Amino acid sequence: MVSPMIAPSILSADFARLAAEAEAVSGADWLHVDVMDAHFVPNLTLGLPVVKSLLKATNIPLDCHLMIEDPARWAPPYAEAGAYNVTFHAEATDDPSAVARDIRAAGAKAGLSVKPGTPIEPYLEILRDFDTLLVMSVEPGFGGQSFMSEVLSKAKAVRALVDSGDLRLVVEIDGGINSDTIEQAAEAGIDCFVAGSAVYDTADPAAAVRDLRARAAHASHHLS
Ligand SMILES: O=C(CO)[C@H](O)[C@H](O)COP(=O)(O)O
Repeated sequence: MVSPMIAPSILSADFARLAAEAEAVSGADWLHVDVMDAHFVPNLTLGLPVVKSLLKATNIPLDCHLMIEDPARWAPPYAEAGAYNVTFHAEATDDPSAVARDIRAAGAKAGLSVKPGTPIEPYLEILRDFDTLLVMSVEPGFGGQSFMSEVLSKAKAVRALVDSGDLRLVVEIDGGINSDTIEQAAEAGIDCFVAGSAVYDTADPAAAVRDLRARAAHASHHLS
């Protein structure tokens, strides 16, 4: 396993101060950017122009999570712009591998995300086309929801494949991650933890990142 990575979600940040909010978590591994189109999910956030501005404002690799319809059309431009990781939803396309190919060809890592109710089994064969699997542990659309521990069985199944050497990818989780829930996610074999409210709804976001990473490392340590 890689050492635990923390990706603060700017969904919980102040959108009028994004450069400062990124700077506040400069010790984070990735900055998680939730792109929502008000169609795939019932919320609207930001798009490519804001991502391009963020790329100029921070050196933290951008982990763009596209909760949008038609990722075949909209995902590659995020890679071309310079996002580190471009993740889209399995439920939003009939051909996830083709979208992953285009993202990689445009220079980014490709991520596949699954909603809580989406089984992982139909996608196990194509995971080798991806660099990241993002397991949603809340219904996508809003921050501040409660962690759904039942999704951890998906993470465990994929972790087993990675540990057996059959697959090489980062297993990421998003939704309801905080100091109470991160340890059970780490024990399930998660590599990268997205946290929005647990980082930005605190007085000291940098300390929150350090605390979450330490808790995940402590729990992962018991696995090895
Ligand atoms: O993708 C998301 C919601 O769809 C967010 O990244 C996620 O909800 C983070 O917020 P929190 O950590 O507060 O649950």
